[in-house]
Amino acid sequence: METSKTAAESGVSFEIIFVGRSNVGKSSLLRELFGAKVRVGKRPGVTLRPAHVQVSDLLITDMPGFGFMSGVKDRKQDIVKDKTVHYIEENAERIKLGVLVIDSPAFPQIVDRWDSKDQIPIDVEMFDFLREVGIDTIIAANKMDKVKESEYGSLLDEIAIRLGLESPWQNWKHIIAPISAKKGDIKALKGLLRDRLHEMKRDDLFKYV
Ligand SMILES: Nc1nc2c(ncn2[C@@H]2O[C@H](COP(=O)(O)OP(=O)(O)OP(=O)(O)O)[C@@H](O)[C@H]2O)c(=O)[nH]1
Ligand SMILES: [Mg+2]
Repeated sequence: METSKTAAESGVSFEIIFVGRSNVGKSSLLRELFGAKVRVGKRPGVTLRPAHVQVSDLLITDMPGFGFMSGVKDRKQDIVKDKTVHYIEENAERIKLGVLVIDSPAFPQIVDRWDSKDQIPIDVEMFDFLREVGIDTIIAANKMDKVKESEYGSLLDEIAIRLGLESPWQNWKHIIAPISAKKGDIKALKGLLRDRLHEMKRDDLFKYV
């Protein structure tokens, strides 16, 4: 007799997780990338539990946003962060790739605000954590449509520096993908995802990405 399994469990051999602060555009990006029917909202905190999309044996996971959520108390935000860390630890073996999505124009200020309080910003903490547990992590520098062309390079340098990557940002093009999920301009990220899939000898998945 067949036992019924959830979509998230049947025939999954590897996983890509999308993490990031609330409202950075994770769900919008997933919709652009995979046509995933994930919820997108104007109000931060729309995704409250991991949402999964499966293509072939690849599981794509939209993690709840951490950081600010409207109508959600501070303690709840810590719970979201702890749950995310647990999820990553528990599934570390099959999570081959992480995509940390950031709101590019807002990122430098957010990091500096935390630094001035001697705290590590959650984004930076998450980037370090993913890499510590051995998960190759790409930065999806989203909302670049809000940035003037003349400020594009200097903003990306500022972002790189705050992630502990020395400027110029161009040295990190295998890690940083400037994109706009809203405008559908996500080719830099698609390119990096395909590079990683190719390295894993999974060119067969190019048709989905
Ligand atoms: N200008 C601009 N806005 C964007 C972009 N991507 C997403 N947004 C907007 O940002 C808001 C949040 O998008 P979501 O995709 O719901 O963000 P999220 O990261 O999934 O949010 P949570 O589920 O709360 O974690 C929406 O109003 C989107 O339209 C982008 O590239 N540029
Ligand atoms: Mg979401």
